[in-house]
Order: sequence, then C-alpha cells, then structure tokens
Amino acid sequence: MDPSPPEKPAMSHSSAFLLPSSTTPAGSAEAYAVVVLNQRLPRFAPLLWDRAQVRVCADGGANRVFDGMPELLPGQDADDVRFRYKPDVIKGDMDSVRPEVKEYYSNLGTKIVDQSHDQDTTDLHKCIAFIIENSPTADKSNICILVLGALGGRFDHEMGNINVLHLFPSIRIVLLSDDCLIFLLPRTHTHNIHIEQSVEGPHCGLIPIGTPSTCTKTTGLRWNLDNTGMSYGGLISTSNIVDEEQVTVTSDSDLIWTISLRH
Ligand SMILES: Nc1ncnc2c1ncn2[C@@H]1O[C@H](COP(=O)(O)OP(=O)(O)OP(=O)(O)O)[C@@H](O)[C@H]1O
Ligand SMILES: Cc1ncc(C[n+]2csc(CCO)c2C)c(N)n1
Repeated sequence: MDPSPPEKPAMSHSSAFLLPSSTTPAGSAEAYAVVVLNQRLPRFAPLLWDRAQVRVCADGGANRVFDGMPELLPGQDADDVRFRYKPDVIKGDMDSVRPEVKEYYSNLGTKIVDQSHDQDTTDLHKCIAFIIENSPTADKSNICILVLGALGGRFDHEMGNINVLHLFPSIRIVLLSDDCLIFLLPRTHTHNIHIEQSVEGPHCGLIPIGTPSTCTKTTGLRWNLDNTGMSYGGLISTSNIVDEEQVTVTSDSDLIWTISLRH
C-alpha cells in the first residue's frame, strides 16, 4: 500500500489588526506594511496607518491620503493631519498623483519612485514588489501587507488587485474595503482562520479564482465542503456564513477567502 501523503503545514490567519487599540493585548500585534490605492479610504485607514511599519501609496493613492485623512479625522487640524500622515514611498506610473500632492510629500522626505516606463504591471504590483525588495526580514513569508481601497469601484482594477494575490502566493496580502476583506489560501498549507467576531462576519465566501479545486474540505461554516470540488461554471461558495470562531480550510488549489466587515 502507498504511504499516505505527508500532512500539509498549517497557516494561521487573524484580522486582529482591525481591533481598536484598547482591545489589542500589548505586544500581540503583527507587524505589517500598508499600501493605499486610488480609491476612497476605508474608515479604519488612520488606525491601520498609525500601527504600520511602512506606508506606501500607489500613484493616485497619495491624493487619497492627502484629501481623505483630514476628512476621516474631522476634529483635528487638517494641515496637522496632512503633515503627520506622510507616506514613506509613492510608487507607480505617476499619471494620477496630482503635482502639488507629489511636491508636498516630496518636500517632507517621501521617496518618489517613478516607474512610468513599465506599462505592463499595475501600480499595486509595483508597490508589493517594492515592499518585498526592501523588507529587512530574511524570511519573506513573514511579511504582511494590508491594501486599502482594493475592492469596489472599477472591475478591471479589482480583478488586477486579486491577481496580485495569485502573483505573490507566499506573501500575506490582505485586500480591504469598508465592507469586506479578501486574502489567498495557498494550496500548500492547511488554514486556520480565527474569526474576530467584533469586527468581521458573518457572511463569507470561498472562491477558486485561478484554478478549479477537486477536493476542498472546511469546518466552521454553515455550509461546509466535504472533500468537494469547486469551479467557476460549477459550484463556488458564496453567501456562506461563519458558525464558529475558528474556520479551517484544506484544498488542492489556491482559494480566495472573503469575509464581510461589520460597520
Ligand atoms: N476603482 C478602483 N477599484 C479598485 N482599485 C483601484 C481603483 N482605482 C485604482 N485602484 C488601484 O489603485 C492603483 C493606483 O491607481 P491609479 O488610478 O493611480 O492607477 P492607474 O494605473 O493610473 O490606473 P488607470 O490608468 O487604469 O486608470 C491601481 O493600480 C489599482 O490597484
Ligand atoms: C495585455 C495587456 N493589457 C493591458 C495592459 C495595460 N496595462 C496593464 S498594467 C498598466 C499600468 C497601469 O498603471 C497598463 C497600462 C498591458 N500592458 N498589457
């Protein structure tokens, strides 16, 4: 008899980065980078920005920080907010960032990386590559990148953003909007997803965007998959509901996990 296949390593996921500081145990927070895209800033942008190690704007994302941070912090002086919320880097093909915004941040010391010669990769792709190249961590799989404004809006941009998850399957990248978040579950691992019930759920989905799966197994969902296949044109798991604090997923193909955010 053939020996059974080796167990896959486990990977844990948590959205604790969305918890207010008062409920985050000191020292427990994971280090992450933030990328701001050219879409309306989600309401929790200041919170995530404050706790990030690195802040990168994708081209026109810099306009959103310049205009949007003072709007999200109405009790504070707009000029002071703008001065404090300074990106470390603005990177992209530079056709969307306004000249006065570029100059304002450049004068404050923001690094401007003009890649207008590259019209084959998206600005988000360029920003993720920059963060990986400049990360001091030897083990790149420890990098976590939160992408703000990635969903809703133009469908070609949304699909391009989701494609970036598949282009960097070994990096933890979370796409965020005001309403939901998305990340990739690589087929190389089994996944333990801790549900932060105060900020996320109950609606969720499990979607094979790149390749059909022939065997997906889950626990913790209202409608679990029991070694079931999923494909576009066949079954995909949308409008599912998380029923437990821990969801587990194992699959033979990369899947997208999505969960609603509470308002
Ligand atoms: N409506 C949107 N929905 C989702 N993501 C978006 C949207 N608009 C922009 N983005 C993201 O923000 C990044 C920077 O946006 P920006 O508008 O500067 O890009 P762009 O390359 O000029 O786009 P295009 O030339 O196609 O309009 C994009 O690469 C994309 O990832
Ligand atoms: C097949 C193909 N389709 C679209 C583009 C255009 N494009 C893709 S990414 C990008 C940069 C956006 O900042 C642009 C213009 C291409 N190059 N190749």
